Amino acid sequence: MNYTFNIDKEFDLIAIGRACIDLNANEYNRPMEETMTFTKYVGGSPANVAIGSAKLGLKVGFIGKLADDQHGRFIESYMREAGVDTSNMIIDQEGHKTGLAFTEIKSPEECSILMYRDNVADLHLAPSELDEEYIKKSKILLVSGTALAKSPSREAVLKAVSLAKRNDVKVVFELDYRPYTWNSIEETSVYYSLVAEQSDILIGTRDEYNVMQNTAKGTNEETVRYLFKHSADLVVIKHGVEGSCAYAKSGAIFTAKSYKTKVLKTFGAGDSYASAFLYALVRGKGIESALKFGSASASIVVSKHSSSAAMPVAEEIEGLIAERV
Ligand SMILES: Nc1ncnc2c1ncn2[C@@H]1O[C@H](COP(=O)(O)OP(=O)(O)O)[C@@H](O)[C@H]1O
Ligand SMILES: O=C(O)C[C@@H](O)[C@H](O)C(=O)COP(=O)(O)O
Repeated sequence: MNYTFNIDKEFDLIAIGRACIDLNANEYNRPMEETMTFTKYVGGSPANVAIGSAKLGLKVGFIGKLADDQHGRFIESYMREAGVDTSNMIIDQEGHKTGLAFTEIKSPEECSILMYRDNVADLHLAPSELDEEYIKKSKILLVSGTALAKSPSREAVLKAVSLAKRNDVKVVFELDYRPYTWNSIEETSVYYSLVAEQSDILIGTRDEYNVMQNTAKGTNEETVRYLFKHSADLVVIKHGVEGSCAYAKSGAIFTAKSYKTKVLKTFGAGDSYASAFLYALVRGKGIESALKFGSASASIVVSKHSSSAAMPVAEEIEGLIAERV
C-alpha cells in the first residue's frame, strides 16, 4: 500500500526542533563515572533524522535555533555538508547554549543519556522566526515532540504545524519523548495530543503513546481509534527489538520484525528508523517496505558508535533487507 505526497514540492522533508551535540562514551561496558573520553557528533533527534534522510538522498531542510558559539557553528557546517539545507537555522543572539547529550554504554542493553539542556538555544526558537514560504515548499514537516516542552519553541512548533496544514504539507509527528525536558506527564500529554490530533503520520514507541494518552497501559487499538478520529491516516508504533507496526486508516495493518545484529548501544535506533521509513515512503516504496527500511537502518545504527554519523546509505539498507529475506 502506497502513501502519497504532493509531488510538486521542492523539499521532501523539513524538520523542526533541536540540533545539538552527542558526546558518546569511547569506553564501553562501564558506567559514565568511569568513562574518561567521549567522541563528539551532531545529535538531537530531529537533526539525526534530517541527516539520515539527506544521506539517503532526500532533499531535506531544517528549522531550528543554534547557539552563537563553536558548537553552533560545528552543527551548522556538519549538517550543511551532510546535504541538509541550513538556510532556516537561526543563530541565537541572547547567549543561549547548545544542548549536550552524554551517552553511557553500560552494556549493549543498558544505555542511558545524561542531558545538559538548561537554557538551550533550540527551545528559544520563536514563532516570529518561521518563514511560511519555506515550510510551504516541503512534502513533509517533521515535528519532534521535545520541541513542545517549553515556550517559545512550543508556540513556534504549533505555528509551524498550522502553516503546514494550510499549505498542503503533511505533518509527521515523531513523539521523541525525553522526560527531563518536561514538568509532568500531564503537561506532555496536553501538548502531544494537540499536535497528534493535527498530524497526518505519527511515529512513536508504545511507551511514548502511553505518555500522549496519559495512561500506564494503553493498547495499540485504543491509540489508533483515538488518532483516526482526527487528522491521522498512518500510525507507526515501535516495540524495540520486538519490531514495529503501522496502522493505516483504511484498516490495513503492517508489521515488521527487527533485524538481529551485534548491538553496541541502543540509542540512535528511533532516529535512523524514522529517517529510512520516511525515505521509503516518500520514494513510493509502500508502507510494508518502509517498515523494513526503518528496521534495517536502525539495526545498522545500533551496531555503530554514533547516531548521526552512522546513518546508512540506501545500498546498505537494501543489502541488509535482501540478505535477510
Ligand atoms: N537491539 C536491537 N537490534 C536490532 N534492531 C533494533 C534493536 N532495538 C531497536 N531496533 C529497531 O529499531 C526500531 C526502533 O526502536 P525502538 O527502541 O522501538 O525506538 P526508540 O529508539 O525510538 O526508543 C525497532 O522497531 C527495531 O526495528
Ligand atoms: O535526541 C537527542 O537529543 C539525543 C540523540 O542525539 C541521541 O543520539 C539519541 O538518543 C538518539 O536516540 P533515538 O532517539 O532512540 O534514536
